[in-house]
Amino acid sequence: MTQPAIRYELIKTCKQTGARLGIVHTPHGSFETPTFMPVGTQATVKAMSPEELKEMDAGIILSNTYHLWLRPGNDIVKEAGGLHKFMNWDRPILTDSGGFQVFSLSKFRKIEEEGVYFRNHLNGDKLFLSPEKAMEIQNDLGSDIMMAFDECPPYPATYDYMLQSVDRTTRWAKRCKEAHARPEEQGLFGIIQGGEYEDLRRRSAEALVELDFPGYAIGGLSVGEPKDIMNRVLEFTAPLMPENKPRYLMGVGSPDSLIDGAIRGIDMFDCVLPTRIARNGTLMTSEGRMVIKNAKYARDFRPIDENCDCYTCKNYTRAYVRHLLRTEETFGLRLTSYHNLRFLIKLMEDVRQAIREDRLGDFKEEFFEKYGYNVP
Ligand SMILES: O=c1[nH]cnc2cc3nc(NCCN4CCOCC4)[nH]c3cc12
Ligand SMILES: [Zn+2]
Repeated sequence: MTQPAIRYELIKTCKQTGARLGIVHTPHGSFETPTFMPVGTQATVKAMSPEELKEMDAGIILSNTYHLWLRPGNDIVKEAGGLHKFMNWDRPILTDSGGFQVFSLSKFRKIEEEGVYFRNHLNGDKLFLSPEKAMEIQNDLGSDIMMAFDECPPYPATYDYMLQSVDRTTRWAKRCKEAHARPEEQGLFGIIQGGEYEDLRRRSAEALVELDFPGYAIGGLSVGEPKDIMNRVLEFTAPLMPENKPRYLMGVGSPDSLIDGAIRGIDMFDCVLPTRIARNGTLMTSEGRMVIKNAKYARDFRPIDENCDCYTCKNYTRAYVRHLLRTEETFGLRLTSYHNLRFLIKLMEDVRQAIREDRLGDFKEEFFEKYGYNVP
């Protein structure tokens, strides 16, 4: 029996919450969980070098099937020796399947049983993506963790629409598994759908668990629903996911959601938020969000965050970063991106330590109090 590409090791569960400390083992190394995964959609985490990502302790990064299929083309990445070689990143890579991008980027789209017909968001050309095509692209990219091709339904969606969508996503997941060329080298995660409907989340989870994937994601969230709906869905969906496999919440990346997700048993998170808001000068700090272009920082020669250990905070001041952002200097984007990513990676380190000490509930209260979220 060949070793599966992905193995989850549960280290301990927090006595105060449902959080768990774990390690995910992959062909390109292991990473501790709960973890935040920086997003490198087009084979680069925008403005960051692989050396800087290692320096800030990024354990795993994301890249995107849909975007790399369009540019430069999965054939070119394959000829380069795969995504790890192409982007000079030798740690784990997870690729999303492209389903979400079809629904979020393409206006015209037609969902059929065999797949989705839509338009290239760059030039309007007609395109078709299917479970088999999504698996072929991810096989060429050579990611350590591939995501099954699914439908991320619009929010809100009717119960009837959601029921049809869940069952089609399950059929597509089965086709992905059948098209999976190298299961000993690449893991394939199923994506649980079902919206806010508890019975449909159960229906989706049970059908996917039956297909025995090495890991599972919760999809269909962070699509505009209120945070209390997300938390409620997590509360009844996480326990349906196998305890001995990684649980990945897709598209979630604000500090409060990461902590609330970990408390409910989530192990992996990703979001473009930290790097996207960094590029317009919004910084995550231990005292809350900071809009660095604000005039009040013009003569403020303190670090962005006195409690941050990152390259930006150790070497530059608020006044300098503000100046770079206002003059649209590229170096400014690098400094703000570096800080926001390190902030979330460090937050996950602190969450893991709180789990070791069985005090993640207390940690949440302390963090929310300082960050300015009103703890409910
Ligand atoms: O069901 C899903 N299936 C496959 N991929 C996904 C990716 C997803 N990403 C989000 N949310 C991302 C929301 N971002 C917040 C920050 O600004 C950009 C969008 N929700 C997602 C759901 C799915
Ligand atoms: Zn910093």
